[in-house]
Amino acid sequence: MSKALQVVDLSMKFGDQEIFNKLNFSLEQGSMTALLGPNGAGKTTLVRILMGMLTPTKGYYDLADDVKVGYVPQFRNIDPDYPLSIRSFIELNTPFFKSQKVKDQVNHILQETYLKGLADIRMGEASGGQKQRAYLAQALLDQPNFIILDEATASLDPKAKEELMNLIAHLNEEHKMTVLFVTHDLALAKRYMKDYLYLSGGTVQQGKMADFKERFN
Ligand SMILES: Nc1ncnc2c1ncn2[C@@H]1O[C@H](COP(=O)(O)OP(=O)(O)OP(=O)(O)O)[C@@H](O)[C@H]1O
Repeated sequence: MSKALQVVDLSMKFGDQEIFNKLNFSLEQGSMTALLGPNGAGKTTLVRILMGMLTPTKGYYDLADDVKVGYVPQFRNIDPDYPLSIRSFIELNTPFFKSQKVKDQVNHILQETYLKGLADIRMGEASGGQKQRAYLAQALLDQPNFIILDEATASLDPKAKEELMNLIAHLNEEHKMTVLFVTHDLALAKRYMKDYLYLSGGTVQQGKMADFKERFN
């Protein structure tokens, strides 16, 4: 298997506050990894560095040439009056005049994320699970082969969590999607992720999810 991501001696400080120091790890293409660790350990900071939104203090990371990263944030409190339909929300980053190809892609992704029959309802009136799937669909429109989910299940009920995780598992199995899943939900991570990265005290440990020790958290 080839590497999708290699992180080398990655260090981050905010002013005098050291978040992590010399992280080294790699992720294989098609791997499913939970990024775990206590509050404030630097998980989101690491993700923001990998997304190119923050510059590390030292070190670097390498994404393989054919890797395209998509990012799925936790859905925020969308106002009940928010006017865009699920379809329009997914299409937000596409040109105003859409080619048939884009329209076909949107329809395909709506189908894949179980939103086809819901495409015309407003985001404001969609359930949490539907909103979160719309965020996933928006990220998929860019055709990534590596997705980072930052606490994407945190505000979902158990059924919506399972639906989202089944979708992630499907993307991994059918499309060889590499997955990095930031979460505090150990039970969910154990059920769906194969590997873990545990960030704590400025360092990272990596291993098989089945071997993850609860005492870490
Ligand atoms: N832009 C910033 N400027 C200064 N400090 C920051 C900035 N972003 C994050 N921090 C600090 O860095 C530390 C790590 O934050 P981060 O959000 O990465 O942790 P986390 O592991 O994602 O936490 P949580 O599990 O609570 O989401 C925290 O102490 C936070 O206050």
